[in-house]
Parts: sequence; C-alpha cells; structure tokens
Amino acid sequence: MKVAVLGAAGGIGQALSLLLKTQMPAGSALALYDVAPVVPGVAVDLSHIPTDVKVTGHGKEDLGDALDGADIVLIPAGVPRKPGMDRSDLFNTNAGIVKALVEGCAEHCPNACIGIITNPVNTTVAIAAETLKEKGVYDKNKLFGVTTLDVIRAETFVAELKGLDPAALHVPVIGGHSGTTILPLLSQIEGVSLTDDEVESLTHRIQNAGTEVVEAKAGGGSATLSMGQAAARFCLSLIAAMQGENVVEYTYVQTDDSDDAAFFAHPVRLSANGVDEILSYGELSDFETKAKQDMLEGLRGDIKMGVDFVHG
Ligand SMILES: NC(=O)c1ccc[n+]([C@@H]2O[C@H](COP(=O)([O-])OP(=O)(O)OC[C@H]3O[C@@H](n4cnc5c(N)ncnc54)[C@H](O)[C@@H]3O)[C@@H](O)[C@H]2O)c1
Ligand SMILES: O=C(O)C[C@H](O)C(=O)O
Repeated sequence: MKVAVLGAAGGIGQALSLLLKTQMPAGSALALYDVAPVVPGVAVDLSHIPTDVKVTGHGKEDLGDALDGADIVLIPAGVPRKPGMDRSDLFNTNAGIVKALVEGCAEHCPNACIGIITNPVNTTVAIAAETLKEKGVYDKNKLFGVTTLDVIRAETFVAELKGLDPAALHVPVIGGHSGTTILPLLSQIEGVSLTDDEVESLTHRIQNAGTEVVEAKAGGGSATLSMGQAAARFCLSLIAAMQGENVVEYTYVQTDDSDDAAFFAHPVRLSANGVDEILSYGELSDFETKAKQDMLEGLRGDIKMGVDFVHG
C-alpha cells in the first residue's frame, strides 16, 4: 500500500503524515511531496519513528516519484484562510494548485484513489474531476472530497452538549464543506434527542467550526491538527476497505441524484476500488429538509465554478 501526501510540509500535511506513519499497516510506503524546501527534512524526521512504514520526501521537481505506484493520494496543498475570509476566497490561489497536482496524478497514478482536502472543497473536487476527464482517466468512484472533519466535529460537539462519549456517537453529515452546505443530520443520532433550540445551535456551531478555528488562530491559519486526524481516519478507512473490510464513511462524491447537487457528501461504502456503493442518507427532519433546499443552489454554483475553471 502506497499513500502520497501532496502538501506534506504544511500544517495538515505534517500532522496527517505523522498519524499515517504510526498507523498505516506494516510494509506500507508513505511519500511526502511539497514545494517547500523543508519536505525532505520532514520525511527524515518521520523516518526515525520505529514503524514498518517507509517514508520518502519529494521536492518540487520530484512529483512523479512521489506519485508512481500510489494507491491513495491525499491533497492538502494550498493556502488556508485568514480571519474575515470565506473558503471561496481561496479559489484564485488553490484552483490552479489542485489542477496541476491532479494532472500529475493522471500521468503517474491514474488508478489511484484521490482525496481532496484543499479548499474550497465544494469547488476543488469538481476541478479535479474535470481535469481527470480531460486526461481521459476519470473514475467517479475514485475521487473524494474529504469531509470527515465535519463528522468528527459534529460527534465532538453533540457529545460535549449531552455529556456522552464521542467515540460511541455516530453523527451523519451530508452536503458540501462550507457554511450552510455542511448539513449535519442531528435527527438521526441513535439514542440522543435534542430540542429545536439545541438542533439550531449545534447545526450553526458545526457549520461555523472552521471559522471558530480560523478566528482563534488569529491569522495563523485554519484547522490543521483536527484535520490531520480527520484525513488520517478517512485514509485508514480507505486502506481497510482496500484490504477487504466493510467500511462506511461520509464523503463528498459524484452522485447521480439530480435532486441534490452533482457532488454531495453521502454515506459511502468503500471497497478496493474506492466507492463500492453510495448509500441513502435516509429521511430528513423538516428542519433538515429546509436547510438542504436553502443551500442547494449555492452548492451547485460552487461546483459550476470548478467546471468552468477547467473549461473556461
Ligand atoms: N477539507 C477540510 O476539511 C479542510 C480542513 C482544514 C483545511 N483545509 C484546507 O487545506 C489546505 C491546506 O491547509 P494547511 O493549514 O495545511 O496550509 P499550510 O499553508 O500549512 O500548508 C499548505 C502546504 O501546501 C504546500 N503547497 C502549496 N502549493 C503547493 C503545490 N503546488 N504543490 C505541493 N505543495 C504545495 C505549501 O508549501 C504548504 O506546505 C487549505 O486550502 C485549507 O483551507 C481543508
Ligand atoms: O475553515 C477552513 O477554512 C478550513 C477547513 O475547511 C475547516 O473546516 O476547518
């Protein structure tokens, strides 16, 4: 099993790579790529941790070696938000970065599963899809927007409010990954009942959790450690599925459901080939139905921006 992390010297990249170095199956390979000159040093640093995961560092001119033979590519390369910015304000810088890196994937590991972390995820996943289509190697089952952070936040916040163990909770989050497009399904949490006020305030907190971190970091970036954990969970689930386990994660994938948007986070059964089955997200409460209707146009617009970027 080979995993490549593109943007591996950044805040997310380093946290994610540490977790993968300590938790990937024995015999795996972890390739770290970044344009920052520190990346070989990050790889040497991690290589001193005694696990049977081989770490290699790859600088600016070495994308091909990082990607050759990769089964999974995770992309957190790009700039993060500062206070006062929306995720969409990152488009101008990050769109081109994602396109170029995905072109590299098309060339060097066209069969790999690709997890996009770079914001704005609602749009960068569409950019990745159109780029792969242009190169003739798009497989909708192998492209994911990583929205696991919304799930772990939802589980944490519900557990905090109700005095429960977050590890025992399962909170579905569907839709996209910005503002109101993040739609937690609080009506579906087994064994937990919430008042209307609690649903409203928890939904708002989950949707604004990224901004909570951006403001607390006061110009020093956005979530990196919790995102490292979230991306590691997603990647390890994908690896487990590739090894034959039955695993379901919520992730932003291409759907063929014209009632929603072309990309929409769903519960997805994973397999050796990426998406095995997109599962239904079940029945929504009246509150969730209205929240979904209110955000769909915005999400579709975000996706169109990505499509237009590649073809425009
Ligand atoms: N999906 C999510 O839930 C989620 C959560 C948090 C952050 N993010 C996003 O992840 C991205 C990275 O955040 P961060 O905090 O790690 O930022 P960071 O600035 O700490 O790290 C980004 C890294 O990307 C590298 N990079 C830039 N251009 C590159 C390129 N062309 N090729 C390879 N590497 C390149 C930089 O050198 C840097 O090391 C941001 O866009 C942020 O908004 C997404
Ligand atoms: O909020 C951000 O800009 C980063 C990330 O998308 C998050 O949800 O923390």
